[in-house]
Amino acid sequence: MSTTGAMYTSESLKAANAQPYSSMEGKLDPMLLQALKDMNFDFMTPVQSKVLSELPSLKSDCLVQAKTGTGKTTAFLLPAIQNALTRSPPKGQVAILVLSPTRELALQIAAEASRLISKLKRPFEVHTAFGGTAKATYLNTFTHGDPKILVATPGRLNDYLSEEEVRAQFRGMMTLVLDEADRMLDAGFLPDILKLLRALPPKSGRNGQWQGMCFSATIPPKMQQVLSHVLSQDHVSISTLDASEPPTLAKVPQYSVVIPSIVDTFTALYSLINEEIQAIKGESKIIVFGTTANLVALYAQVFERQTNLKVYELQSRMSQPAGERKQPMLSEWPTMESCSLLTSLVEEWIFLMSHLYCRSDFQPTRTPTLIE
Ligand SMILES: Nc1ncnc2c1ncn2[C@@H]1O[C@H](COP(=O)(O)OP(=O)(O)OP(=O)(O)O)[C@@H](O)[C@H]1O
Repeated sequence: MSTTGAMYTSESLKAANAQPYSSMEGKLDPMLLQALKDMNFDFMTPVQSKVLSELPSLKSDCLVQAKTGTGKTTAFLLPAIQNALTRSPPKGQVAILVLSPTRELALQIAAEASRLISKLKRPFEVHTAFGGTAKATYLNTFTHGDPKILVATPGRLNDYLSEEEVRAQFRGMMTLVLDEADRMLDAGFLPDILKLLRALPPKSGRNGQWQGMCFSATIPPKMQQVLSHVLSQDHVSISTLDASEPPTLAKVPQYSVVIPSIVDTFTALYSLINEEIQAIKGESKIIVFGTTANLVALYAQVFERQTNLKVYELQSRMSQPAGERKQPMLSEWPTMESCSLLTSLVEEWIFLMSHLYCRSDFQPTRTPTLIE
């Protein structure tokens, strides 16, 4: 689960006078309420409460601004599952499609969905589709199964949708969720999302209108291109962001250093890292982002050979599939002692952020950019 944002427990929600899930009797299936009880979800987090009470119907479209770690997965899964329970499409057809920016988030969402449906008399099959896995094996399970819920990253879903018989499995789609939509756009998925929206049934088609739900921490202008295909004109807009909370940018000291010649990059970076370590005095975890996988590989080698810093490398051209190396590293990160991580994989930084003491970008040929 998330390592950033607020962490909720039943006790903290009760103390905050949160709305109890028992108040959803009659609106949510008793078996869903039972599953929530077993998960110790007795009270709603703010985003769950707003979605469940402010939507005119659990089938309504919504645009929800919420940060990661606020319980938004449950907030979109509950209406979507309840909706699918009322008129589930025929065997083999997808009822709920969730798009996620990363494989890690897709796995979390699928796990949460499995817990929520665990008490249903006939639990739905939950499938995942993301890159870095054997497409043929997953696709075979998908086409021969009854994938009522599919959690997918946009690139791999487009691979699936290139096949006519797979496209047919989405004809009865009832809900489409875009989770962390801004991160999907940041990761360059806009063309993929627009392409897959063209392959999916139109918003209002022969099988009626599917429900569109979009969850995002920010709503950048380019997102409108996607929202106009996913949300109806009368969708509900919900925000759980605290307007008085300063943006991340205001909380992070930032500076740039101009290095006159590319040959000085290593020494400059090394002395910057050392300065930070001295300044922090104690445990330090430093993430260095590089622009390309090759550059990161080169610097990781130089750092390993020429310094006594503990260095971890994370980039997409590693000899082993990146995922295999990434997973243990990501789970060890919170408890690791002082170390530096060199990476070109920007999508991971959100997972590591809560344990980060210093971040450094080295981009010898580019103008400096700031964290937003
Ligand atoms: N109603 C609830 N009662 C108690 N705990 C909850 C509730 N909803 C969520 N949580 C817990 O809060 C934490 C954050 O939830 P979760 O990770 O689902 O949030 P999220 O916004 O979906 O984050 P992510 O973007 O990482 O998926 C988890 O530990 C989850 O178990």
